[in-house]
Amino acid sequence: MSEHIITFNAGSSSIKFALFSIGADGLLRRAAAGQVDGLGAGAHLKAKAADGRVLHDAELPEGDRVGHGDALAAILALMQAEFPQLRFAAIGHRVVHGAARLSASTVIDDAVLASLRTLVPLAPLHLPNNIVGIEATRRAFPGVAQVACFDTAFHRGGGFLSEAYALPRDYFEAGIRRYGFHGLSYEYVAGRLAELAPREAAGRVIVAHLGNGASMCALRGGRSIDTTMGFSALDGLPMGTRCGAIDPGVLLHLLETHGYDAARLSDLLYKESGLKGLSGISHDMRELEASQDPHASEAIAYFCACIRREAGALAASLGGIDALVFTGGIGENSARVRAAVLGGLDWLGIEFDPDAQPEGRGDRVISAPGSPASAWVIATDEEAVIAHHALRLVRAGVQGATTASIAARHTKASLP
Ligand SMILES: Nc1ncnc2c1ncn2[C@@H]1O[C@H](COP(=O)(O)OP(=O)(O)O)[C@@H](O)[C@H]1O
Ligand SMILES: CC(=O)OP(=O)(O)O
Ligand SMILES: [Mg+2]
Repeated sequence: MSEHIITFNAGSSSIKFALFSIGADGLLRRAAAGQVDGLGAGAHLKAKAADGRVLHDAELPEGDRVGHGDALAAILALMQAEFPQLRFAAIGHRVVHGAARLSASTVIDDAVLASLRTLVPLAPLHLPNNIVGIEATRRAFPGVAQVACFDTAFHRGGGFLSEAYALPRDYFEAGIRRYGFHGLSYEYVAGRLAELAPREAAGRVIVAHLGNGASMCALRGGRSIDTTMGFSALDGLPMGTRCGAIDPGVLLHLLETHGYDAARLSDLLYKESGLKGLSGISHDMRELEASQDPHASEAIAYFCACIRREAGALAASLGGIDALVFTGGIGENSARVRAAVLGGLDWLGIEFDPDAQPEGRGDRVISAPGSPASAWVIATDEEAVIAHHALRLVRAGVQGATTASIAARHTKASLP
């Protein structure tokens, strides 16, 4: 009987999942995938088998009251009903923040879970949902290895110059560092580009992960050397509801002269800003593209200008670029955003003809033939990366060793 790995990727209002079977050859094959979205406001479960058969496409009972734990239970129940032979080798979770102490994928034990709880203030939109998911699957499958795969891990190892803020050095020792996010997506894209364009992938590449959360990463030889997000998933590009880079003087001003407290500031920065705040209409790119309101087009133009500016900064970090890749829900689907970004990047050597932008889906090159630097669309697959890490860890049986090394890496210093 074959074993399976299921992966969960919990966002602020959705959970994406994928079920993989482990073949006799040891390779992972996707058996099903889907998502619950609209959590908190009419949760809807969609799932498809790998052959395209729709397994479910309906609102969950009492949809308004469905939280992340309930959604996860509904996904597991559906998978168990559809695949009665289900036997899990591991359950993999995307965990958005691992900070300094959790710097590689790991099997989750009580110590790891306790560490994650201390990190909640660093990623308030994501980590509480990640933890609820882990707790729910631990209860449902007590004997099965649970694996955490961190968004931050891919960016680790750059050293002081790439990770420090220009604060007194004690703050770095206490973990106030640039961590970077969307690492599972960048890891997937780096591997996929190496299959599609090995010469470029071995060189200087910028990846723009443009989803509800958005960031960009500079890769040299497939490794992250710079990225737009930092300590939290707020920095860099504006996003669906997050502000992106902002002068910290604005925050001091709001605290000191407008009576804001931390909770009000957090709501402003995480939930009321970005495309939603700029447009006053929606956080969702599809709705903004469909709108005739000038504030919608202004929000899109602002987003694209920020992407162009960050592309220039990352190209400077790399000393030029060989390829630029778009991924994430917006990057993969919005020809308008891609055209607005690439239309202003010819100086980087990307020759782009918006009229010739190939239609359709699938991973593809979108720059002109012979362009000195190429541009690509690659559909990201964080689930495949999670499943790969989970399988690697359970096969290696490294639970004890990984936990011990995490404990040894605990940052010891506290803030001055
Ligand atoms: N066809 C499309 N055209 C433009 N934007 C799209 C399209 N499909 C999805 N998007 C946008 O992608 C974003 C969601 O991206 P996604 O990567 O799924 O987000 P996340 O994983 O961070 O929740 C939304 O802004 C959505 O409007
Ligand atoms: C880190 C982050 O922003 O994640 P997401 O894009 O899933 O919101
Ligand atoms: Mg995402």
